[in-house]
Amino acid sequence: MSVLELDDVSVTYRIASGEVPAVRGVSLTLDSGAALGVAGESGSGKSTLAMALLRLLPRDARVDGRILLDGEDVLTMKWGRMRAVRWAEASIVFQGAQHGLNPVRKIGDQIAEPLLVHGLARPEAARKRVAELLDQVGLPAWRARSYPHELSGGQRQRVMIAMALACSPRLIIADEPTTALDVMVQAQVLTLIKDLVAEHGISLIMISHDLSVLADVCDRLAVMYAGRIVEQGPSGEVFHDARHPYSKALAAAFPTVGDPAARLAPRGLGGDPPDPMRLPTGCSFHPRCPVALDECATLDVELWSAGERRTAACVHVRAKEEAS
Ligand SMILES: Nc1ncnc2c1ncn2[C@@H]1O[C@H](COP(=O)(O)OP(=O)(O)OP(=O)(O)O)[C@@H](O)[C@H]1O
Repeated sequence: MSVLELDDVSVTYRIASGEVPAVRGVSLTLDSGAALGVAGESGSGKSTLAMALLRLLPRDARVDGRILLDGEDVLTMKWGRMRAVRWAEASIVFQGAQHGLNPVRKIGDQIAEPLLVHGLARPEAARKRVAELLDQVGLPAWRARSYPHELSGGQRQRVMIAMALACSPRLIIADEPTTALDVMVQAQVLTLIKDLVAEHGISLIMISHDLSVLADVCDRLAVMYAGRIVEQGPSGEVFHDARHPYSKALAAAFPTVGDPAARLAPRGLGGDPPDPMRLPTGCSFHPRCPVALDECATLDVELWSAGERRTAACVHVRAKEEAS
């Protein structure tokens, strides 16, 4: 049974100079209790996609397609229902926890808020639940009385995870949850997320530019380039034996979890990701692709089967599969 199903989802921002196609025709399925990693360089549309899932995008963003959360279409939900779904059924942990917490409110009050707002607990029960949640994320109960500035970056990210867990949602969306942390703390927070989702049977969508981090935590990976998924499949296979040249470059950029020597730009790839308002013709990746053929400049290959529950959008994959 799937918790989340995306069918041909596109997000377009309307700005003064025109339209920005940030996400283009994304389809994917997240099975109950499974963890899906969404990878890609900055600007590939990962955060836009994450925000679209809970309708958190600004008003100038238009979302097309279908986003089914437990079979219910998020895009056509009434606002009251949408508000009820947030936190209680699905919650988001954003990157850079310092921006997600209110600096003038105590940690405990902030963790309790979703419980109180959703009427899931009275103040006394919420206080007990806060202590339980702090314990689950590895923080002592007395931290409930601290303010965000009294905590380290890693501790603040733990608080954000506690908030996301508070209402026992079925789905957590973690957008670059460890990017702002140093390598040691990053590994601890990743282990925490991995253990908590497994223990509570929560489904997870984790977003990162670091394929090794995602491969470590998630069962499946989806690689995005210029707003599209260019490869999807089981984590180990995509990470160790990528079929799309872009995924190969991403995997080579981050050979091990949180490698401090790894660079942000995928190794061996020149240039930058394209401006979504000026996408190249054909395959969007062809100007940077080390194995591009002439036809890639005109032919926009759809996702092609690349094995069991694997797809990749590349003429080479298509040629190989056609030959076999
Ligand atoms: N509010 C907005 N208005 C117009 N364009 C936007 C807006 N937000 C994002 N974009 C554009 O949409 C594209 C996708 O951005 P998005 O932030 O989703 O990518 P990302 O992969 O999450 O990158 P990062 O890792 O840097 O957050 C980019 O070209 C970005 O400039």
